[in-house]
Amino acid sequence: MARKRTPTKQVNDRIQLSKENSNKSTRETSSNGENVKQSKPCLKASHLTFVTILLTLTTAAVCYSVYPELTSLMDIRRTPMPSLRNIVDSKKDSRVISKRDIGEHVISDAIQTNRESASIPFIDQVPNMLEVSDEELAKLAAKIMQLKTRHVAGSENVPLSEGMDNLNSADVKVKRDNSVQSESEILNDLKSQVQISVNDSNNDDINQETKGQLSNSDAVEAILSEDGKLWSDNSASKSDRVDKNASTVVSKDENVQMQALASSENKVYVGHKNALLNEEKSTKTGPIILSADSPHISLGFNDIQSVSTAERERKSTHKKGLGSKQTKQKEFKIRSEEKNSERISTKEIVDRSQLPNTAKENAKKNFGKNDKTKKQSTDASSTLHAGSKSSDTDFKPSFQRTFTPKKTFYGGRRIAPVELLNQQPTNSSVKVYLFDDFLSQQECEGLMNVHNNHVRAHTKQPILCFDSLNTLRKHIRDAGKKITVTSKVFTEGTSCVNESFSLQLQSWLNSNWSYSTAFYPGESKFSTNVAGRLQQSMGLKPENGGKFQITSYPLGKAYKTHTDCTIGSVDKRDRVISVLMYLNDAEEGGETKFPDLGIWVKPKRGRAIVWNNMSPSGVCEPHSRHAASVVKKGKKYILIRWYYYKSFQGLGHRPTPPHLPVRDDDQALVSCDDYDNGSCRWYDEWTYEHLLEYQQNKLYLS
Ligand SMILES: O=C(O)CCC(=O)C(=O)O
Ligand SMILES: [Fe+2]
Repeated sequence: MARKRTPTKQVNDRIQLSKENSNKSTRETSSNGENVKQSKPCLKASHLTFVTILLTLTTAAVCYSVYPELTSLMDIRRTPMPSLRNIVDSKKDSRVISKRDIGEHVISDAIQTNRESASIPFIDQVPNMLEVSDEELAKLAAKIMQLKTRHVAGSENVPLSEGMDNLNSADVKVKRDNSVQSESEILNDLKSQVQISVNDSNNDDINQETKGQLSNSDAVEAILSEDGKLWSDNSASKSDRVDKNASTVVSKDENVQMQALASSENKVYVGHKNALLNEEKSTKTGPIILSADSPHISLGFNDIQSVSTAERERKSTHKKGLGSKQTKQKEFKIRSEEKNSERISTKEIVDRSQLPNTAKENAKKNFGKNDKTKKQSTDASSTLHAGSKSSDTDFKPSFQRTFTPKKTFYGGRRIAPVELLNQQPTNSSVKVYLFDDFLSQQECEGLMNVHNNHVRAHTKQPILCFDSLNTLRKHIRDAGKKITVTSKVFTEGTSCVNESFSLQLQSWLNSNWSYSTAFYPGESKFSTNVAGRLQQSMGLKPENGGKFQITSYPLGKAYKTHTDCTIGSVDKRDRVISVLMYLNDAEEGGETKFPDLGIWVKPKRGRAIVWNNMSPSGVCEPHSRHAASVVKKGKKYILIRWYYYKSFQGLGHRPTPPHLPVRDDDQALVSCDDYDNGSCRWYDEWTYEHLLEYQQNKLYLS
């Protein structure tokens, strides 16, 4: 009998951006006011004292009302950073802080604290040096000024000292010569940023989606004036900011989607081309100001968090859920994420997209039949597929055999790769890169919601599957039960036990497993969008990417040390490259560890890591092995995508484990492996059939 599943716990461990404090300036003023009253009884004691105090307070009050900026200076004086304080003090008239100012500050701070290099938190064995680039300095300038101006205006509760403290904690290797560049060079710096194409994809769909995302951004923080100064502009409403008389389009490149233009008020706007040039659109969406828009301005690994970012983030557009439409699954084969017990010769690779309809139908019908049948069917149709022959020469440069990390801008965020250096020398080709802020807070929360909804929607008793009889026995033994099981407990022709035994096992095994749900390329706006971003920043071809898998790990769960490819295999359907994106900060534990490389990465919301599992010649690299360590506090959510050496669809099925039984729409399965931690994982994901069906019927799900 079907049994209602207990709904998965609501996510409660999302990162909280620093809460905005109440306005310090206001508090300070009112406290001064109280002091005036309290000091009255003392007036009799000394006229002189009275006059002095009164004069001082009156002057302060007048100064405050006439020059509200003074209140921010009061705050500045409380900060423990003399060098930056001096900079700000010296600039109090102009309300502009230049790159040079910040450069000087960063340098003097580094000199004072005798620092030239950074240790990277969480990966502290990695002696990775980071440099403050021109644009980072420019962003810092904008950021400081933004904090300052907001503080002055009193319209936002951003305590200036908070920004300062964050700056103070930045660990950097200072690029000294940057500090002496003239302020006017900021303009050039930002112009050169503008030249960065936000989308160089040839794929029209992806361009479309990326445009949509960009023009929806309403992030505007600072404005760069033509004389090379950065201005924080919190007075104008966003819709006021695009000037239809704007004249200068900075980028000359027709293909560049991000453009900047100088408005008649002598300000430079940076944003999506359409948003800037089309008045109607722009008033709706507002431009993106690239210079100071990053929600997290990264200086090394110490983020300066914009405390206003949390407010700006809008409701998730993913709330309805990706892949919310469930297609009937008559026969289900798990797409192996863990062990692949059988390998299919690459001769069998069939590019189903190139098959005539009837052949497609047959391929679909034959899917799930026994291997013999399938082999015959695929062999028969493989003559239709030009690329079905397998040899090492298949690993041509035009295929996805490596990745190219590069800096890019997306949705106003700067997404820049940092190579994580191996600590142990290995003779492997494996490289790991890290990108912070790859996903926005909104996307992360949307994906976690989608995942939780998927899990919750599967109310029927899941079917439990094991990679072998011995694994099943081990699980029973570990649960302290003394029963003997034989292969008869498996549903015939499958690796799964029946529903009633599944229910029994579930109670024994405590059902505290990790959960995986998946969606496919093109299945949602998000998948198309993020595929484009992965292409821009990592050089990963969208069509070579497989499913997007979201996994949550509850407290105490981990994932065994494994490779994403199969060691010893040269199967071209293996996973060449993995991209792992963290959707939240696991409060404690949950690090991804590469034991052979001496690298471990702490989960952080929006962070992505990418690495190659296979060598460029197509051999699975044992040194790519990695593990998820135990979640010690909170819960961990990730999104993972694997890339294959050529079109995912063209590769056909990856090798599959033994067949799985028919499942109902609302029935998940739990797949248990033989390993130490977190050995069972719940899956409700779509299958390769869904992808075919989706592509054939053009099902767009959101
Ligand atoms: O959760 C992690 O940190 C690693 C996950 C992983 O390696 C996988 O799912 O293949
Ligand atoms: Fe993995």
